[in-house]
Formats: sequence, structure tokens, C-alpha cells
Amino acid sequence: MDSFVVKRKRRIGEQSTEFNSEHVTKKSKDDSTETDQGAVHSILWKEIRRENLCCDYTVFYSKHQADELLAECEKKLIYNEGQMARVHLYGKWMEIARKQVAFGDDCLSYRFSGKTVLARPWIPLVQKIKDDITKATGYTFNFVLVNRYKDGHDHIGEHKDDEKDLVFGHPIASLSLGQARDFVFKHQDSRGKKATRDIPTVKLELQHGSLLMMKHPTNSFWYHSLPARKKLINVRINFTFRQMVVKKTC
Ligand SMILES: O=C(O)CCC(=O)C(=O)O
Ligand SMILES: [Fe+2]
Repeated sequence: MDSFVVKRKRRIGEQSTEFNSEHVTKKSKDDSTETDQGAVHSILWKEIRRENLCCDYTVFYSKHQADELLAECEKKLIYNEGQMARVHLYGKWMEIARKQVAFGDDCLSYRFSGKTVLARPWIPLVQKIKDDITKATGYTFNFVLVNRYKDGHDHIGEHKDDEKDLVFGHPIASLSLGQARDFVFKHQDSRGKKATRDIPTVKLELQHGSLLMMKHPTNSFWYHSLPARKKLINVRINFTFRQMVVKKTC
């Protein structure tokens, strides 16, 4: 496969994030985003392609913008507690290994690990991030799941975001703030003892202020996870903006 990193216009304030250039292919379309001052910058997307994996990655916010957003998130976000922070696994209730909260349009809820997460009404901070992503990508979102990883012990296990309440084919936009963490994709045919093929895993390091667009059909074929990295001590907050099927009644 022809593989190379696209070196086009770099955004003002953008830090360099070279990840393995293998399988990173050229993106033809130039997207743009606005700064707080209204200036338009072009975005340098890196395309990550494998069999049925289609993701675009960029450092979306400058370090300064991302620092401010992280500080505001730490002040303003209140996470689910009690039953809403537990999963039922192997006959036992367990605390999830991170904190979560969801925001969304009226009446939206989301099933996660067998439980229903109610969306809270949008708050300006989260709405602003959503609007920035929509402006830059052209995709709209009506729901976001926020995960807070207090340090490298917190993690999320392998899963696919392929629930039927999600609009089929719509990308998921994953915005990360704080501690850079490994993010791992595994093809469904290459998992565990029943693996039928030997497809290499895809590992990215998601940087502070980065945006990963997970596009169709990635979530139909590939599992993803954020493994524990116990030596890391800093907080990371991740937003996965999604488009959910809107049901008529609340
Ligand atoms: O924290 C992340 O980067 C991933 C979160 C995730 O996969 C999810 O919320 O479904
Ligand atoms: Fe996910």
C-alpha cells in the first residue's frame, strides 16, 4: 500500500504529532477551523487506513486552547455517581475504571455496558467543543459521552461503538484533552483464541487537544480500547461526539 504523511499547511499553534507514517495516506480535502478571534486555519489531517478501518487524526486545538479547555472541564464537569457509575460484570456490580457523563439533545439516552445513561442538557463548554468540530468537519452530533481518566490506572476495555441507537454510518468524533494515551484498534477477526486471521493491531497516541474521526466502517469491524498505563499520573478527558437515532417520544 502506498503510504505517506500529508505535509500541507500547518495550523498556527499546532504541535507536530508524527505517528508511524506507515499506512497514513493522503487526504485530498482541506478542512478549516476558526480560532476564538475568528481567523480560519487549515487543518492538517492524517489519514489512517487499514482493511475496513477509516480514521482521520489531527491536533485540533493549540496547546494553549487545550490547556484552557481542560482547566474549565475540571471546574465545570460533574460526573455520574452511584449506580450510574457501575457495570454488571460476571454477576457482580463493579465501579467503572473511569468517570462518565453524557450530554445530548432532549430525550436522548444511551445504552452502555447494559445500562442506560441519560443525557444531560448541553452546557456552553461542551456545546462550544461540539460546534468547533462541526464547523471543521461538516458533521453534526446530538450526543456526547465524556470519559475522565484520573490517571494511567483508569482505562476502557475493548469494545465497538456499534450500538443500534447510533445513526449507522455516521462518524464518531473523539476529542482528547490532557494526558496523551495509547489508543488501540484490534480487528474482530484477530482477537483472542478464536482469531481466524493475523491482522496487526493499530496503535495511536492521542495527544492533548487532538481529534480522531472514526469513520464508517471502522466500528463495524474493529474493536478499540484505551489500555491502562500505570506509570502515567495525569488526568485525561475524552469526548466522543455521536449522532444518535432520534425517537419520537421521551
Ligand atoms: O477515551 C477514549 O479515547 C475512548 C472512549 C471510548 O471509546 C468511548 O467512550 O466509547
Ligand atoms: Fe468507544
